[in-house]
Amino acid sequence: MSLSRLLAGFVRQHWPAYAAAAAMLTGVALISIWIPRQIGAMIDGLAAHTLDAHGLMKQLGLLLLLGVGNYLLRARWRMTLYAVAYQLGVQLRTRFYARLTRQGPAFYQNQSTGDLMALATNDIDAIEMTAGEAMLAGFDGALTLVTVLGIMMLGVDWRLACIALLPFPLMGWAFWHISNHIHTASADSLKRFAALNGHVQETLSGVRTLRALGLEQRSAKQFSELAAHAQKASLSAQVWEAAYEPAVGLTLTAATGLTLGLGGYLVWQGELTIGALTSFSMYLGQLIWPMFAAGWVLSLIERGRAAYARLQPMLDAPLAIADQGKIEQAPKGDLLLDGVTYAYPGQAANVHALHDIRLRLKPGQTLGLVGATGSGKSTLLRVLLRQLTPQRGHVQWGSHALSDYTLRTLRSAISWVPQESFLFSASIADNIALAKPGATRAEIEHAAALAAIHDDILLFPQGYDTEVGEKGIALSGGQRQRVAIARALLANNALLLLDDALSAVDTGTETRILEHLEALRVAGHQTGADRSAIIASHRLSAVVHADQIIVLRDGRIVETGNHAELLLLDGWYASQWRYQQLEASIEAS
Ligand SMILES: Nc1ncnc2c1ncn2[C@@H]1O[C@H](COP(=O)(O)OP(=O)(O)OP(=O)(O)O)[C@@H](O)[C@H]1O
Repeated sequence: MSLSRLLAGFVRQHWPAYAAAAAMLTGVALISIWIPRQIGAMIDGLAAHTLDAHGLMKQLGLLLLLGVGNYLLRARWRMTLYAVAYQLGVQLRTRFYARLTRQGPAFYQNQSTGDLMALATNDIDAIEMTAGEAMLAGFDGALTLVTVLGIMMLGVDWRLACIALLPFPLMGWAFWHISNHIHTASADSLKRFAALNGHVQETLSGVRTLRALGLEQRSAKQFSELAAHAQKASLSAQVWEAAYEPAVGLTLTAATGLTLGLGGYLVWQGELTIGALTSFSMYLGQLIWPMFAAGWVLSLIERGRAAYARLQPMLDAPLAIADQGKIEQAPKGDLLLDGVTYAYPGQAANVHALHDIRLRLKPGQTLGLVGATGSGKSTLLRVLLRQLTPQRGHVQWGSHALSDYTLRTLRSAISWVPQESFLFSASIADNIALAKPGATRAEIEHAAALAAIHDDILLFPQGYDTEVGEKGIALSGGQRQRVAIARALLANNALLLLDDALSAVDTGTETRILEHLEALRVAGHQTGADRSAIIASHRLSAVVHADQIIVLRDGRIVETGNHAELLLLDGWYASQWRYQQLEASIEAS
């Protein structure tokens, strides 16, 4: 969809406001053409001694009234138009945000956060201005142009009007040329601003690493380079915008010269009064605004078009994960992976993050997922979350394929604790309750106790009400992980996925959490609500009690069994187990 179609649709949707604004503008235009006529008639009346002092006062009073009316209508129609234009910004931002929240990791892998933030702010501002500022100036300018030209032609002298219009085609050519340059410069300027935004976002996210590595100066230098590029790009757009003014000035000077020449001759010949020539000159002066408006509108439109050309692909980008499933009942039954194969975009043809994965997890069972770094553990969990769609193979939960469930159903059946747990700028209690809006404080505290974080929370300044995240206190990695686990346990979903989520807690705490998980599993089984878990971990102690453990290497299952069986197998698992036991005993001594 082009920007013009977007605007046309928006205007149709909000036509009452636009119609009201147009009606007020018409009033403004009528008053504006009335005033010079009135002044011209007054001059002629004074010159012919037909206007006495009383009549003059009356005419001046009328002029004052018209001026005030003009001001009020102008203010009101601006407000009406801006109020409606801001709604376009809200609509676009809401659409953009909704799209972003539905996109999957594959989409974000190709986008920079800074660029997306710039689109949501700067670019949408530019588009919003086309629905407000540009419409305002466009309407106003066009109406003024038509009425002024009409009155010049029909109300004063058509010969003067024709001669005055002679330089205008040249101005049209200059405008076309300038607006092309403004489009290119605006596109560049928006891109540069996005790059600057991206740098700030990345620097702020990694400010500690930056400081630790002593890279502040290098980062500041990069920032000032990007800022200089952004400044240069927006200056270039401004320079081209400034070129409208001389074009308007030259055109009007030429038009005034031509009309004064012909007008003087006509007055000399007695075919035109001085009052009429004065009115004509005033009308010519009134053309300054439509000319400037045209330049202003063109530059706003070009900026809006450049911004929409950046935004539209994001709005129309296909969802990385198709949500075409229909089933809304919670999945029940075995989770089955049959020949699941997945390669990330850009991976070499013979390299797979997952290759021919086959496994079955019964309700209530726990599966351990181990393997060296990069072996595919997280990828497997992301396939189950439907963040990634396998290129080959089949995933089934209960009697349906995973893709037959709606994403909402699936995600509300799974609790996932990722490797890097994220806390929002809110209290600890609110962060835990995210998984279950409306959870009572007792439920939150119970979940925190299961995640072995309750006692830590009580030590914080305001306990559960302590603010965390960007605006609050910083939690240690282990504390963050446990808050995230509490969040997942509060949801109490059928399947719990822990992606190395105990890596930052000590082994004692890890054991306590695992015992709690086991107790939950037993309690779930007794009440007929079986809870399964998949625990991906580097530390084998996290999966010792799992019903089934699989060892991944380069995306393939290379060993499978329970802890005892894998020790007997004497493969990677057994040697890793011995190594980690030795390491633990050295640490303990
Ligand atoms: N977004 C991605 N794009 C391209 N390749 C990726 C991406 N994410 C992971 N990979 C690759 O896929 C393979 C499996 O990665 P994965 O994160 O699943 O491993 P892992 O076993 O969870 O590793 P770790 O234990 O270090 O977290 C690795 O070779 C990794 O480099």
